[in-house]
Amino acid sequence: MVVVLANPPVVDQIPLLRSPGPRDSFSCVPVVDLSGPGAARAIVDACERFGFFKVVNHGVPAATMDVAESEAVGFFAQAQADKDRAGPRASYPFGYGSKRIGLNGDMGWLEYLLLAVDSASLSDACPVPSGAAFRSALNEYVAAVRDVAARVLEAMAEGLGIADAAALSSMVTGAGSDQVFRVNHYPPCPALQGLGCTATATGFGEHTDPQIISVLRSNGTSGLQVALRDAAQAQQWVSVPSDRDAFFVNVGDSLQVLTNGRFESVKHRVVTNSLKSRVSFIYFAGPALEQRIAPLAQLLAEGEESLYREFTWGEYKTAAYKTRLGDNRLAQFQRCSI
Ligand SMILES: C=C1C[C@]23C[C@@]1(O)CC[C@H]2[C@@]12CC[C@H](O)[C@@](C)(C(=O)O1)[C@H]2[C@@H]3C(=O)O
Ligand SMILES: O=C(O)CCC(=O)C(=O)O
Ligand SMILES: [Fe+2]
Repeated sequence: MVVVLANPPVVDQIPLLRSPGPRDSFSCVPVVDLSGPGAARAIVDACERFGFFKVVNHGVPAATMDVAESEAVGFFAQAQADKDRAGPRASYPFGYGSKRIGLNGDMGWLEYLLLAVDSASLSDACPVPSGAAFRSALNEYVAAVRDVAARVLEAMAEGLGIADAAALSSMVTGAGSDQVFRVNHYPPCPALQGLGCTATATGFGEHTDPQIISVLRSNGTSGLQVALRDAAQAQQWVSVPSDRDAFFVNVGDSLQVLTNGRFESVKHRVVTNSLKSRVSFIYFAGPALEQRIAPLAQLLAEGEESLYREFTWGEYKTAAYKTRLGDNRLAQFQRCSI
């Protein structure tokens, strides 16, 4: 829902949104105790219902998250010219970015670091962040969150009744797996000041994540919203209450295909407000570029056919990165009969 305002220059290309009222809070977001006996079942249930859940009891020390967060706050507090020097180079797409998301004209009220991950740490080819303390804090965080992603996918495979417990997790931990890490900073939006506490601007526009799963952690500032479907399939945006001690997991497009639509990738977005900064870390767990993305045989009932034509993660990624953020990226891979 776009509210037309007197064209403030700083946000002239960033849509302003009506904020959802308090009744639109996703207060019953499914919570998975990752160390508990019911994790496998709870994950599958949450993925079937919402494509989204919160993970607690994950074993990642609070200090790992806190140190990474305070280093990130320090990075973004630098002078603009210093941050711009960390921007992407022509030959290398990763680094610092501000307001522009991707290459196809999407804008948001945020700044970010988009970083490549090799195995369990930031890729050596990734020149930013260059500060040793920040880099080592992020490396510690990435190793921990990668482990959480693998444990979530192992429990998911168990819950789905797949005999090979590593069928999903090995896709995102195996050689050549394609991991991306993103640090987002949503500063308070000055153009919203004086417009009332419900006024918000688009921080990160609505989209689904293309990978298998994404694992998100933020500071205590809310802003993440997910689209839920009611019984009549009508879409409703709800705010996810922030929880700096938990991780949130999104089902991505690739997992939708691997489960032949049993799980659907969750549409989500971030809105910013006029008062508080949001800092988030998102680990995008993808497979190797040559990995075939097709429904797992164990998940197909007898005679059930794939809803999608075959593709590799590399093909999907290339196609996805040509789309706008809000596009339905899977549509071009859906079989015509549906
Ligand atoms: C507009 C875009 C940004 C994005 C690449 C894309 O063309 C479409 C997918 C976008 C997305 C969403 C999830 C992740 O934040 C991301 C890193 C990804 O893998 O796909 C971003 C891409 C990006 O920021 O470059
Ligand atoms: O910053 C957030 O909380 C979520 C951002 C997001 O969805 C993304 O980077 O893909
Ligand atoms: Fe996302």
